[in-house]
Formats: sequence, C-alpha cells, structure tokens
Amino acid sequence: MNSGLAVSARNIRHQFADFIALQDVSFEVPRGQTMALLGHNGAGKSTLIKIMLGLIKPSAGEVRVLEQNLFGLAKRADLKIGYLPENVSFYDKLTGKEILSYFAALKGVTSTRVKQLLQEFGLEYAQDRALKTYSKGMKQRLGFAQAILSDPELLLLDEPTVGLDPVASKFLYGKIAELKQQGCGVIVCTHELSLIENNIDIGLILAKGQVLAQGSLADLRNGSGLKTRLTSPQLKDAIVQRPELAAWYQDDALLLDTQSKTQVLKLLTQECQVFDFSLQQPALTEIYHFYMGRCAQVEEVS
Ligand SMILES: Nc1ncnc2c1ncn2[C@@H]1O[C@H](COP(=O)(O)OP(=O)(O)OP(=O)(O)O)[C@@H](O)[C@H]1O
Repeated sequence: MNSGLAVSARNIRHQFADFIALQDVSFEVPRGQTMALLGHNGAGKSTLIKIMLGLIKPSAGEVRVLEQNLFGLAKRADLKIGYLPENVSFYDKLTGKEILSYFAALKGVTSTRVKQLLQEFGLEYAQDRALKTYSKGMKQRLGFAQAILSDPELLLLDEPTVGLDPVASKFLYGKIAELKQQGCGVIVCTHELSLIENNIDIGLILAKGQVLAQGSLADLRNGSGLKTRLTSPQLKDAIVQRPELAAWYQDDALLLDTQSKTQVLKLLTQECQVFDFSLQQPALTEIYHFYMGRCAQVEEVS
C-alpha cells in the first residue's frame, strides 16, 4: 500500500476579482484516510475542490495532490483522481452501461471493470435502460461508480449521499471504507453531518474561506470543550451516596470534560457500584455548531 499524502495544501488563497474566496487554508490528507470538508453555503468548499482537481489555480499557496504539484504537471490526467460532483448529471438518453463505458474509454479502463461495477452497485438489471428512467439513488450510484472506475488514489466527493436512502448511504460509505483500505485518500464535502460522523478520520471546518477548526474528531471535540453526557437510572442514588457528584449534575445527567471523566467513572463504579450507565459524546453536528457559533460571536465583537 502506498503511504504518504493524498493531498497537502499550504497557505492557499484564492480570489475571484476582488472577492477573497479562500484565505490561508492549509491541511493534509494522508492516503488511507477520509477528511470531511465542512462549512456553510459559500464557505469555499467547492472552490477548494476545484483547486484539488486542478481546475482553478490558486492565487497563492501550494497544493500537492498525490505528491505532485498539479500546476507543473504535463499530464494531469495520469493522476488517479476520482470525482463525484454535486448533483451529478449525465446525458440522460444514454444507458447506464453506455455512460460508464464512455468514461471507461476516456480513462483507459476495461469493459470488464465496467461490468463488475454495474454488478457491484446493483445496476446490472437497469444497465440497458436510458438514464432518464433512473431514480435519484440509481443516478447517484452510477455517479459514484464513475468516480471509482479507475481505482482512484484520491477520491473527491461533493454531497455524495444527498437523496440516498439509509441503505444506499451505508453501501456508499462501505465502498469508501474499502477504497481507504487500499490506500485511497478521500475527501467528502457534505452537510449531512450525522451520516459522515462515523466515517471520517479528520475534519476541516471552513467559514468565509478560512479554516475555523481542523483535526481528528477527538481533536475537534476536545477543542470545543463540549461535554460528554453520562446518564444512568441509578444516578440520583449515587449522588446521595457521593454528594460531590452533584458538581457535575445537570439536566438528569453528569456533564463531563476529558479531565473529570476518569475521576467520575472511578467514583461511580468503585465507590457507588454503578455499572448501568451510558456515555454520550458530543456529536459532530453539535461540534460544528459550536465552532460556527463562536465564529459568529467573534464577528459581532469585532
Ligand atoms: N467563479 C466565481 N466568481 C466569483 N465568485 C465566485 C466564483 N465561484 C465561487 N465564488 C464565490 O466564492 C465563495 C465560495 O464559493 P464556493 O462555491 O466555493 O462555496 P461552497 O462552500 O462550495 O458553497 P455551497 O455549500 O453552497 O456549495 C462564494 O461566495 C461564491 O459566490
């Protein structure tokens, strides 16, 4: 398996006329990892994706994709990059098989691979039907099959699960996990935070073209200071037994930060013999809203 970086971006800045769309954006995506690219509408996510695809040259900064400087490359098409755009649209009079075969020919991929993907993605039965007869989910699966036709080493996915039912979304993230195993770096741009939460290694949160926060889910969680909720049917009895627990008690739960977690768990299990409890860490949605809220507050003050 290839080690190293799928993408490395340093101090990216991009300007459209006098509008600054990206400012001082730096991040790295190792091969075999998935990064969620998050941000409100207009944050600069698509601009960043276009830069990684080599479609836009940044006004300043350096971006390396699969260890290559995109803008110095003679044949960019040789890089194994897969891309699923938002609202994928193909010529709808062609059949699913014709569309995949067309992209396969462009990428030098065999018809055996096309056949295999149609089968894997459950589209074999509809392969000879015109695309206009496909459901949204079928089109999305075809788009995803197109993106991974040539076994990409970097996969860029813009809103891959929009319009997909839970089974189809699970299937898609299963495929992403397989590609990661093979060393592919994956970047997913999405607003569906609860879906992506268990499928990412790192997150990059953008606001108005700038990085608000980045790191692993644990880093983002710790950086937010949001607390873990511990609930138990025996909580009130435990507080009677050890009144110091009341210091963490709020809304029928103990609210714990990283430091207090070990101490409280010890108190509960060893001193109060409470083993029936559940821990709920802050979800990615809460973490995201925390950083967005903090950014809005800073803007109000300045
Ligand atoms: N070609 C362009 N010319 C001028 N401004 C542009 C151009 N492309 C994008 N922008 C502006 O740059 C900003 C970032 O746009 P971008 O499409 O990257 O955001 P985004 O995070 O992908 O948003 P969304 O979630 O809505 O897709 C927006 O304010 C947008 O209007």
